[in-house]
Amino acid sequence: MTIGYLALGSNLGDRMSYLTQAVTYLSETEGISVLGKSKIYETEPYGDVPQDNYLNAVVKIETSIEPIKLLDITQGIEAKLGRERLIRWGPRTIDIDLILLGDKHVNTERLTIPHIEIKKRSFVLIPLKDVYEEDTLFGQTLENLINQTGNKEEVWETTESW
Ligand SMILES: Nc1ncnc2c1ncn2[C@@H]1O[C@H](COP(=O)(O)OP(=O)(O)OP(=O)(O)O)[C@@H](O)[C@H]1O
Ligand SMILES: Nc1nc2c(c(=O)[nH]1)N=C(CO)CN2
Repeated sequence: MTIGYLALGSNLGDRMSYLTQAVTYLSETEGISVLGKSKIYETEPYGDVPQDNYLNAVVKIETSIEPIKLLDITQGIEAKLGRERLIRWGPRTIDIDLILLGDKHVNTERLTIPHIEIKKRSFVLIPLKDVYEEDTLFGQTLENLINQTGNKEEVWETTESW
C-alpha cells in the first residue's frame, strides 16, 4: 500500500461540485481509499493563459494501484466530469494531478512523479500542507518550499466545506 497525494483544480462551471464529484469517484474506486481532504482554496490562475480563478485542493489517498493505472483512472474521472483538453494550462471543469506516490519516482512520456511542477505551485503546496503526513518534502519543510515557489498568484482559504 502506498500513501499518495492528488491535486484537484477546477475553474469552469460549478467548481465545488466538480471537486466533490471527483472525490466521490476516487473513493468508489476499488484499490483507492481517500484518507484526507485539504481545505478548499480559491486561487488566482497561474501561468500565461488568462482565465477565471480556480478552486484547488489536495486529497490524501492510500492505494495498491500502480502509478500508470492510477493515471488511467484519474483521466477517466476527468473525462466523466466533462474535462476537455482544449488549451494547455487552460480552463477546465476538473484537473486531477498525481503529485506524490510514496517514494516512487516515475519518468515516462505519460507520467512524471513527483509532479514536475510541484515546487513552483503554491496552489498545490498550500493545500498539501493540510494533509501531508511527513515533516519534510525533498529535504525541506513545506513552509520553506511554499516560501520559495516565487509565484505571486494569491491563494485564499475558503469556507467551502466537503
Ligand atoms: N504527475 C502527473 N499527473 C497527471 N498527469 C501527468 C503527470 N505527469 C505527466 N502527466 C501528463 O500530463 C499530460 C497533460 O495533463 P493535463 O492535460 O492535465 O495538463 P495540464 O493540466 O494542462 O497541465 P499540468 O499537468 O501541468 O497541470 C497528461 O496527459 C499526462 O499524461
Ligand atoms: N491557480 C491555478 N492555476 C492553474 C491551475 C490550477 O489548478 N490552479 N492549473 C493549471 C493547469 O494545470 C494552470 N494554472
